[in-house]
Amino acid sequence: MEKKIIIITAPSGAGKTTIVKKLLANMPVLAFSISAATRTARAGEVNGKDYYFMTTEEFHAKIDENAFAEYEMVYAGKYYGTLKSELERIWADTRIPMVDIDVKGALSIKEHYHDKALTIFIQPPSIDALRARLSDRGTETQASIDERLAKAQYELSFAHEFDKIVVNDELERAYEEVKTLVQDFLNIK
Ligand SMILES: Nc1nc2c(ncn2[C@@H]2O[C@H](COP(=O)(O)OP(=O)(O)O)[C@@H](O)[C@H]2O)c(=O)[nH]1
Ligand SMILES: Nc1ncnc2c1ncn2[C@@H]1O[C@H](COP(=O)(O)OP(=O)(O)O)[C@@H](O)[C@H]1O
Repeated sequence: MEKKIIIITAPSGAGKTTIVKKLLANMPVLAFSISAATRTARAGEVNGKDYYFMTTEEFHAKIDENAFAEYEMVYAGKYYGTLKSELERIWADTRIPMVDIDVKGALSIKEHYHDKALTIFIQPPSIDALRARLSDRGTETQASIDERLAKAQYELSFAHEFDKIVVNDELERAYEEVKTLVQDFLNIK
């Protein structure tokens, strides 16, 4: 099977995780690409399922081994990265990696995989909606919300660099749009 890859990116709080979880539940050919990260786990998150949680030292060792397809320092000094071994694990299982990463990481993967990769940018209807979603999610402190909103302004200016932009206004509509894009890219129904 061809080694394709689906990349979903968005400013934090736009609804990327929600849409990705729905896709994974409904399209068995897709497998979530578990990233390595040095942030602490949130309540309910499981090591080896949501992320491979690592210390900064462990992460640095992986960088030195050239183990990452891409990595970035995304927030508050925390590293996140896509392990090459994770993509290979999923392809070996004859499935397609679904990669949920930040805007810079998505652009570097696209540069590497070109037309083997479909990149979708999930756009929030407005910055006010983004603020409300981050606040309602209840996972972030005010400082963390402010940091994410400041970064969102910058990330939104890169939206046009991706293959497709989907506005996440109404969840069900946005999900259907993303699903159709993925099915078309993979030539499946
Ligand atoms: N570059 C890169 N970004 C990642 C990776 N994994 C996750 N991210 C991004 O890191 C950011 C923070 O993720 P997280 O801490 O889970 O917060 P959330 O997006 O607010 O739920 C999000 O934009 C993720 O898409 C990765 O492997 N590489
Ligand atoms: N279309 C939508 N309308 C309203 N709330 C939404 C919508 N999509 C997602 N949300 C909510 O917004 C919050 C952020 O979504 P999440 O998927 O965690 O974003 P991200 O992964 O991009 O940071 C969550 O509480 C989620 O339930």
